[in-house]
Amino acid sequence: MNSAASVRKLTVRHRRTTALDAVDLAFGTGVHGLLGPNGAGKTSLIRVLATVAPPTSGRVELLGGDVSAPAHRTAVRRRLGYLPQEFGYYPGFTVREFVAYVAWLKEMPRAAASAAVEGAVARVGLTDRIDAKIRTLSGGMVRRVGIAQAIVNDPDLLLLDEPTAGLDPEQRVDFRALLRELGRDATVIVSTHLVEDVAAACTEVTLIGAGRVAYRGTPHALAALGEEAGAEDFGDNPIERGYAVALRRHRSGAAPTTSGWSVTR
Ligand SMILES: Nc1ncnc2c1ncn2[C@@H]1O[C@H](COP(=O)(O)OP(=O)(O)OP(=O)(O)O)[C@@H](O)[C@H]1O
Repeated sequence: MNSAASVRKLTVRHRRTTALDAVDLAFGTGVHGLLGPNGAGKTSLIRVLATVAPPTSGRVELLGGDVSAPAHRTAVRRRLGYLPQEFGYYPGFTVREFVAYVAWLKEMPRAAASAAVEGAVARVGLTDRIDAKIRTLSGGMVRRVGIAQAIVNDPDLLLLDEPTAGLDPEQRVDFRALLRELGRDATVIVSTHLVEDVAAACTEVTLIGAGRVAYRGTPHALAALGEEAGAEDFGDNPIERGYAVALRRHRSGAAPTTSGWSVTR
């Protein structure tokens, strides 16, 4: 299977902290949930995949080529979408102006851009606020503007760092439906702390623990792990319990648990 994104022996260090430690991973078409405790390395991975942070060492291949080559990196940036954990925007821009600005940064043809902007804003349910200044929107609406700018170019690789933070329950449900739709054709990687996001929208889960892959498998298989004997006290639902079991095994030094899917494809 061709992977839109793969990393081999990826190490990321921030001064003396090793955020990712020689990680091998590959992601193909579908929705991939990235789970892990605070500080596990999820954002560090997403930033490398978004080409905003260089790896300390290791190989990163995106959309068919090595991104250490500047020309390929530029080509990749036009075809990816990225919502950072802390998303910077211009509060004086309207929603339309801001999403159009990102379309321009991605060098989208001018003729296609204005319909793409309206389409992306409609997909996040903000059509009625498209000409409102971003500073007048609620926090959840601003998050939705962030999702709109990430999908305006119909990306082949979509990277979303905690996209559901700040969304109300109804918006989260709509957003998960959007994720499923996007994951039919694109490779979507979503970091989240909400196991409901994973259960409802993801085709595959990657659990990162202290800079390494602790688990890889389907949400169903992770839930099955949580049904095993002894896991009753670890969480409120099977996926939460599976998450706890996989992390404990990982911390005790076991090799990554995988079920059905291999760690590197
Ligand atoms: N700019 C930085 N300078 C120093 N250390 C950093 C920096 N960015 C991240 N780290 C450290 O690297 C490790 C991984 O952080 P990262 O943000 O990738 O984790 P995360 O899984 O995204 O966490 P969270 O769930 O809290 O967002 C942590 O120990 C963090 O403190």
